Amino acid sequence: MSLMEIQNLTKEFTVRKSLTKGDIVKALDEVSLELREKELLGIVGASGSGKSTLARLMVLLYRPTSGKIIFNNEDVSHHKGQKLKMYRKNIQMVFQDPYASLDPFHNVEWHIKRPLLINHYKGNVSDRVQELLTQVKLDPPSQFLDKYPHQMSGGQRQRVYMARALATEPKVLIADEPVSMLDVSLRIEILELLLSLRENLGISIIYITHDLNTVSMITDRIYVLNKGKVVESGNTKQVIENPVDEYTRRLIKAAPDPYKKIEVD
Ligand SMILES: Nc1ncnc2c1ncn2[C@@H]1O[C@H](COP(=O)(O)OP(=O)(O)OP(=O)(O)O)[C@@H](O)[C@H]1O
Repeated sequence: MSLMEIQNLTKEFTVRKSLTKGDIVKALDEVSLELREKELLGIVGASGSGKSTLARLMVLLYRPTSGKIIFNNEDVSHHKGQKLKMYRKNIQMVFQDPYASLDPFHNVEWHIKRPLLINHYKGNVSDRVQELLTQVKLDPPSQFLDKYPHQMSGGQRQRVYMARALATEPKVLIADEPVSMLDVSLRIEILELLLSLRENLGISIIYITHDLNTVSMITDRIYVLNKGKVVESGNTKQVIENPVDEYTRRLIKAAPDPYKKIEVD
């Protein structure tokens, strides 16, 4: 079943050259895609292909120039006020650099409690904080509650940020390059966490990356973006094993195989 549908989404930015002159940059050009329930969907493309613009449109940090975002059969593209607030509870985003998104002056407990208090959580807040930390495998939670961002590893900070995103019980989690700043060993752990969140919470996850290796490890379907357009989409395994589009072939060729031994003369 389709949970979200992006229909012919276009986003233009005006880059000002002077007070009167400006160039139009088309970051997204008539992009259409579907996100199904409990799906792990990959969005892949090189730098500048429009991935982050698409993510920001989906959480309505940007508004489309044209096209629609349909969530649960409702056009949410122009939601404002209370409707926007309700929509954002359902669709949360985690970014590449959790360090920049966490407040250095506050501990883990504060970060997780905040969305619960803002959204008037009805149950026991402390219990819920513990539950969220367990969901992201920061176990036992008591060891992390008092920690400040600088006292944790990059992987642990990313987990805290994910726990915070999960606090509103979203139906969709958008992860924009969530592992590109982490060491290889930590990357696998965070990718496994995404798989377990889908399994345990039944949420849909959009994994955005330029890295075809990691996308092939966890996603069911992918969309390949090039210069703001979808150039190829389908079952991840099929697309990677049998790419039709030339750009996809180039991306696959450019992705280093993490299991391949480096030959030295
Ligand atoms: N706020 C903005 N103002 C002007 N141009 C923008 C803006 N945001 C993005 N762009 C342009 O839109 C295009 C797509 O950018 P976007 O950041 O979405 O790509 P990306 O695939 O996420 O790249 P990266 O992986 O480097 O973040 C680029 O040409 C970029 O310069």
